[in-house]
Amino acid sequence: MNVSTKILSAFLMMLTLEPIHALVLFSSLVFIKCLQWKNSRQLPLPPGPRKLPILGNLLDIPRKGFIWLEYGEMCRKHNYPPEPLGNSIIVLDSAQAVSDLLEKRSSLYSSRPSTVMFGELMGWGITFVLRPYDELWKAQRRIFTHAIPPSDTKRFHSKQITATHDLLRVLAHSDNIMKDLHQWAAVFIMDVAYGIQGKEAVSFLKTAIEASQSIAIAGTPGAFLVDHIPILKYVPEWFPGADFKRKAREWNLLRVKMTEDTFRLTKERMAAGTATPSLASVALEQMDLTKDIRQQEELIKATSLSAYSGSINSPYSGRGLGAFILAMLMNPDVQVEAQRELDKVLAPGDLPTFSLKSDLPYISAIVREVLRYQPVAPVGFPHLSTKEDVYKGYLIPKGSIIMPNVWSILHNEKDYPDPDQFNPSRYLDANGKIDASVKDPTGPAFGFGRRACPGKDVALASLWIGVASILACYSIEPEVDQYGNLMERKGEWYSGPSVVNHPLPFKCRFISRSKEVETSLNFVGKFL
Ligand code: HEM
Repeated sequence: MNVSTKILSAFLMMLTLEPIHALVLFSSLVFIKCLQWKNSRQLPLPPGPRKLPILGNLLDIPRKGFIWLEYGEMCRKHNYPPEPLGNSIIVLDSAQAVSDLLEKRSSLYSSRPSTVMFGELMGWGITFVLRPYDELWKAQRRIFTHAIPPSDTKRFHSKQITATHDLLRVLAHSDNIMKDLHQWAAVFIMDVAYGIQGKEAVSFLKTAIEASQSIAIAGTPGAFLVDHIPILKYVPEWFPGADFKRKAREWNLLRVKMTEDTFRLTKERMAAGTATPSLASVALEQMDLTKDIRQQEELIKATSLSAYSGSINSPYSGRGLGAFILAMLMNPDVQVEAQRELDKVLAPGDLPTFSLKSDLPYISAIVREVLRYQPVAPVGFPHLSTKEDVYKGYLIPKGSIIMPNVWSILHNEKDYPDPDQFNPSRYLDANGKIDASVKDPTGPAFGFGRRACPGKDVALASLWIGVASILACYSIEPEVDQYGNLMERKGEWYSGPSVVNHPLPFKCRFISRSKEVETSLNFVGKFL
């Protein structure tokens, strides 16, 4: 209820009182409300760059380079403990501020900013990743967690093992690791979301990958002026400078194709009795037949698309594994240590299984360090405040965009000494077991409060089995030049502008560690 509705309802209540009592009560209420309103207006806004008339802080939004570093730098420059920056975009640069606002006050901070380009013009606003904190968001999130319950982590284990063995075959002959990982992961997620596998999944790939690229571009804050000046959405496509309208139309077509073709195939498979379990098929089976079927199907369609799009652009899109492979190339000692641990528990020719997890703490530590060292979503996903709030004496206006600077949280010296070193041992105690006193970076890496990633368990399990299996099967070595000399170990990171962090294409060799594994997976690898 806003101030005017509260005053109106108090006024209606007062119609039942004596006129003089009603007048006193009414005046007191108005007085108190005015006082509260004045007080909150008198509070300072969070520190940040000076705002320009009309444009506000539009020109301060980092548009190139690693935006998480830029935001962190701006927060340090404005030098204040809660680390908010500006008032239309508030950057939370510490774990404390994120926990205080996005978690403890999550009822106020669980919405999403509406993006005209991405949400409206490209049509992605139907997915719950982007929905405001409303009934449709709740309904889709419920469908997701019923179909993929966090308590039932084993549901996708067999799909994850099969997909990982496929990946091992792909890596044996890959000459473009990042591209192959991206495609392989898109196929796997299609299986989880729709139960579409193998060659059939590959036939959907082109659309899915193009759509994921458009998401990465349009999802970057400040990428399109229309997000800041929404009236521009009415500009016709032919108008000079309105190229964004053409892009939006083409990108929207990709979304429609991606949504409809996949969902139709799952339904056909179910009708023929050949569907394998997936988010879409389980949710369709769980429908309440006494309620509106069409409406429920539309919700399931949007939920499956959310899962697909939420993950295809995430680390799981192969970027997490890409970051891992690059980290192994750059840190051969870590690789050797991990292989020592694997060789202790695996017989020759065996590949890891989930049942070995408690025997492989160093592998679990590598997964944590990959997600910390180069988080894939270094500025998280933006949240939106739905009510005016006060934090540490600052006013946080309703409608502020809240950006958690995950990078700063996961690179702070206090929790992670020497944060720019890739060092999985930081998570282990003196006995080589996971040390519970070291902060688990998978919390911040997967988001906060009510919007935290619902695919976290699927993603973590997939990363774990991927890391364990790749290291069991291969040594990751530098490329050799035409004269047979080892090339320099090197890798670079995409410098944006983007909210997604990933390595640029890099070269390495996957050297097979075991003839027995090759035979069991039926591929011929490269040996030194
Ligand atoms: C390593 C892999 C992944 C990482 C690091 C990751 C990270 C994230 C992050 C940071 C968010 C935003 C949370 C927030 O707003 O605070 C998110 C949201 C989401 N993720 Fe993931 N994700 C991963 C994999 C997946 C997978 C495999 C799926 C689906 C099976 C998935 C589905 C989603 C969905 C649907 C949302 C939107 C939640 C909402 O807005 O309520 N993610 N993820």
